[in-house]
Formats: sequence, structure tokens, C-alpha cells
Amino acid sequence: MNNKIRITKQFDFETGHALYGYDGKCKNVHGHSYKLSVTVIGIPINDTSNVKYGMVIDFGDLKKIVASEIVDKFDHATVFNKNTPHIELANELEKRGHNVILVDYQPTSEMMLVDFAKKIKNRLPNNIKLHSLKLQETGSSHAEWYANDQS
Ligand SMILES: Nc1nc2c(c(=O)[nH]1)N=C([C@H](O)[C@H](O)COP(=O)(O)OP(=O)(O)OP(=O)(O)O)CN2
Ligand SMILES: [Zn+2]
Repeated sequence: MNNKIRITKQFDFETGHALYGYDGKCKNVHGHSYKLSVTVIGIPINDTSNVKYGMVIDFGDLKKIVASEIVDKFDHATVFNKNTPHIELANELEKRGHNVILVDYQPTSEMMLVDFAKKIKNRLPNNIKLHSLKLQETGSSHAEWYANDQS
């Protein structure tokens, strides 16, 4: 029987951002201890001679993908929307040796998830699908991306 199983790994990273044009305190540069949960779905490997026997994907291999695409880049970096005047601040910080990420979206939890989903999907083997992502920004706020919600 082909039992589809979802597996989840959680990642942590510390990232700064600012919401340009926002009407609240998050228009200021500030940071979060983000928690990202990545859930993939697939059929556990059924070949007893495969070193990954019984696994959908080795948690370690999932970690390598998410670390290289997201955690290693976003941890201790500050994210700015490059289509706003924050580009000047970003350029100045970069000039002074700070770790800056320029994106072409407002760096809310929602839009970061859209970016992360695309990056992770591009790296997964064909037989494994991205099921969902959860990005926890504060103790009381998180956003979720579900493959089934996308049209
Ligand atoms: N839909 C969204 N709303 C807000 C986002 C976001 O990404 N998506 N982001 C922010 C700020 O960046 C920041 O995260 C503040 O969030 P908030 O939950 O309001 O944080 P507080 O600590 O002020 O909330 P408490 O109610 O005190 O827990 C704003 N909105
Ligand atoms: Zn914030």
C-alpha cells in the first residue's frame, strides 16, 4: 500500500525587517525570532536496500535544503523591500558590512512564506511535495501556506 505521510521540521532564525508605509510600529526597523515549520508529503521509501528505507525524506536532507535556501541567508540579516526608499538605508548598511537581504515584496510573514514556498519547492525531489509552511513571527502571530490553498 502507498501510504502518504507528512513530515515536519522546524527551523529558527533571527531576522530584522521594516514594513515601509505601514501604519503601525512595525514601520520601524526591528527584529523577530522567527520559527519556520516545513511540512512535506510523500511515500516512505519501501526498498530495504536503500539507506533511507522507511523515510519520506531524511530530516537531515530537508534541513540542508531549508538551511541553504532560507536559514543561512536570513539568520542575522535584515530584510528590506528594494522597491521602497529603504533601499538607501539597505545600501548604507551593506556598505558598513551589515548583512542585508533585498526582496521585491513587503516583508510580512505572508509574503516571506510565498518566497520561501517557491524556494523550497524548487529544491525538493520530484516524489516529495511541499505540503505546508508555518512562519511564527511573534509568540501570538503566525502565517501559514498550504499547497492545497493555491490555485
Ligand atoms: N498580517 C500581518 N500583520 C502584521 C505583520 C505581518 O507580517 N503580517 N507584521 C507586523 C510586525 O512586523 C510585527 O510582527 C508585529 O506583529 P504583532 O503581532 O502585532 O506584534 P505585537 O508584539 O505588537 O503583538 P501583541 O499583540 O503585543 O502580541 C505587524 N502586523
Ligand atoms: Zn515585524
